[in-house]
Amino acid sequence: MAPPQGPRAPLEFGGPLGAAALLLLLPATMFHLLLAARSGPARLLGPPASLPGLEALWSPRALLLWLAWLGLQAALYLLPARKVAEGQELKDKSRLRYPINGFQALVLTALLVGLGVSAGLPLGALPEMLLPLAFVATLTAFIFSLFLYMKAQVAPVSALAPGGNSGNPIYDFFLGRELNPRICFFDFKYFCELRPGLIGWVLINLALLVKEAELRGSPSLAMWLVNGFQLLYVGDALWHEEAVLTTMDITHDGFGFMLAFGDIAWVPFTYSLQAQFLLRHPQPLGLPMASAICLINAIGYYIFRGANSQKNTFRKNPSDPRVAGLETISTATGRKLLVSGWWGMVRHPNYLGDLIMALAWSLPCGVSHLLPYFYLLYFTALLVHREARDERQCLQKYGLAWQEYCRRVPYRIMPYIY
Ligand SMILES: NC(=O)C1=CN([C@@H]2O[C@H](COP(=O)(O)OP(=O)(O)OC[C@H]3O[C@@H](n4cnc5c(N)ncnc54)[C@H](OP(=O)(O)O)[C@@H]3O)[C@@H](O)[C@H]2O)C=CC1
Ligand SMILES: CC(C)=CCC[C@@H](C)[C@H]1CC=C2C3=C(CC[C@@]21C)[C@@]1(C)CC[C@H](O)C(C)(C)[C@@H]1CC3
Repeated sequence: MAPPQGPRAPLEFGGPLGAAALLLLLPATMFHLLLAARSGPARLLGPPASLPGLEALWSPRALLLWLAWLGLQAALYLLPARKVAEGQELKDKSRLRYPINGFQALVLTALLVGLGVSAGLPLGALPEMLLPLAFVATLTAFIFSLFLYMKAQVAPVSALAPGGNSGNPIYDFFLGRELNPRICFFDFKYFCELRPGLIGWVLINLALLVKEAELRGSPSLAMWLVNGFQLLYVGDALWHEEAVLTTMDITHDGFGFMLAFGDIAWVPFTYSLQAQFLLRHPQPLGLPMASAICLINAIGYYIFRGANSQKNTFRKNPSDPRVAGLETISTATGRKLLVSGWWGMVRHPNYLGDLIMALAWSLPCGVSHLLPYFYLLYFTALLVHREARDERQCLQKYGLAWQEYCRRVPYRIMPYIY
């Protein structure tokens, strides 16, 4: 079976060596952040105050809880959906079908957690279990990625991703070989991208808020803001679930360790870092500052949602009255590119909005520590790298039309800066 990517195709993420380094570095960074957030000095750089023994990492209770969580989210995924959407056209000209019931899963999870808490479920005990939970999530990601790697051995060539099939096992294990691994209607990548990790993230945030209320009588304003902003972000992602079908993760990247670990471990345990930090390092926050931070988040959200919705509306139906008046460039593929509206301001206005929101999530944590700004730093690096990958793919797809777009819209993410 010939690999769809020739041996001389450019490898991403520094090739096999880079992939091997990331296999170790990503989990190590996640545990470093978890330990730093609970330590007094809360240092982002430098070694953690103390290293945990295996007994702090391994807990059968955490394993059971984690498996129950995955099982619950899988069951909610399988419930009847209000809509079934079609994905992008695949190499063999077929389209996969996806249930649109993510927001329903969020609401049902909230109801179940509410019922559990009123029946005596100790939600405030969850923050103490973050370390063993992150450990089992990491183990699950490794085992699951191994399963995905094996499953791809028997997949038809047309089901393989454009990257992730170099022939080097470490590189392919990391990037992922199969584009849309499924068993019947259950799509593993689509499920993982939006359910256990994203909903788990807001549940961890909520548990940290509850724990803070137990410790100090009531949650702090900073904790409310972080919870509110991130709940808006997750609620928005699930409300606009269909839009994820056009992201590069679904249409281009294979499903391997990078996305499996990213979705189920990295997102819930590192994206909740600000709330973890606030639990152990309370920060005073006055109303004027809180209002300014809310304004920053609102501006970021406005740009993020406006840009994403404009592109999705345009891709679904270019004659939709909301986008029909926008200027476009025709490409040889028959698809057009927007050159006015949000997409005429910079080439990735949605990244700009996302980054502004990331800043608003860190500001409630004050400026005494660098740790709560980790997300902003990591996210800037991720989006700059992602933007470069997307540019390469668009240049390949659209050729001269893409060059014309770059000439007319010269800035990538930040007007006049980058
Ligand atoms: N919180 C997090 O950790 C992360 C969040 N994100 C967010 O996810 C969202 C999706 O990001 P991502 O999938 O990277 O990329 P985009 O949603 O920006 O999609 C890029 C694609 O859009 C199309 N496109 C580009 N320019 C134009 C144009 N001018 N007119 C019309 N179509 C255009 C091209 O695809 P085509 O032409 O084929 O349609 C291109 O490949 C973003 O808001 C991002 O911020 C992303 C990563 C991580
Ligand atoms: C460092 C590391 C482990 C990298 C893996 C990256 C993943 C964590 C991210 C890749 C793309 C993502 C997206 C979202 C979450 C993070 C990951 C999985 C996303 C679901 C967040 C909510 C947004 O509204 C979104 C749906 C647009 C977004 C899609 C991409």
